[in-house]
Amino acid sequence: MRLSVNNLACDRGGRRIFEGVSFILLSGEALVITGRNGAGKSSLLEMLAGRLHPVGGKIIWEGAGERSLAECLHYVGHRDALKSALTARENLDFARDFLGNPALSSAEALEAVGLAHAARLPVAYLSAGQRHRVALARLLVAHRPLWLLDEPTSALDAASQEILRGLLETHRSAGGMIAATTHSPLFLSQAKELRIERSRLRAEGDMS
Ligand SMILES: Nc1ncnc2c1ncn2[C@@H]1O[C@H](COP(=O)(O)OP(=O)(O)OP(=O)(O)O)[C@@H](O)[C@H]1O
Repeated sequence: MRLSVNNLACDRGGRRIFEGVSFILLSGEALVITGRNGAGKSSLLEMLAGRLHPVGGKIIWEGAGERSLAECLHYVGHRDALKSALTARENLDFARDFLGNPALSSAEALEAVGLAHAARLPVAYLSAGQRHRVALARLLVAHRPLWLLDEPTSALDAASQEILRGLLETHRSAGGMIAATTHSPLFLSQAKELRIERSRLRAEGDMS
């Protein structure tokens, strides 16, 4: 599979946020998107997720047969999109049914993010980091090749960051693709980096 982004431009609130963003992401690759606050990192992910329309440029998705880009991605944004009144497990059961292509069971996914003990608690009772881990567990209940992650380490302690890193590397080694925004190193092996600067963009080499 191949995601090609050519010369993308983004306007928000009538202002040009970025332009000239280009990169290619292949199966097994990770792209780390960096840049200062307000540079447009989340906006770029929202465009890839189909939530925001580019004002210029193209997003081309190839190699997935009949499946559209939207059908092939998971998006985990700043809002965790969890239902507070439901338990962690119920939230994952819902996602698993809704997304199709089932992968791990909800119980297995919660165990993978170290939250087996919290499966029966309403999400409203969980800490910020625990909620975020439930949101990340959604990645594991349905097979989708492209993971779009907006600051995936936010609110995670060191042990949870290490668990996340393992999940990301496992996904890549199975041919999955990752595009993640971050303000702190993700320590992914041989990741590509895209640094967004307002209307001035610099693509750098590999980052480890
Ligand atoms: N709904 C909106 N309407 C108008 N402007 C917006 C909207 N959402 C975001 N913006 C603006 O777009 C710019 C880019 O925001 P974005 O959230 O993409 O930046 P970011 O690089 O992810 O920032 P951060 O590092 O702080 O998360 C900011 O100047 C922001 O104020």
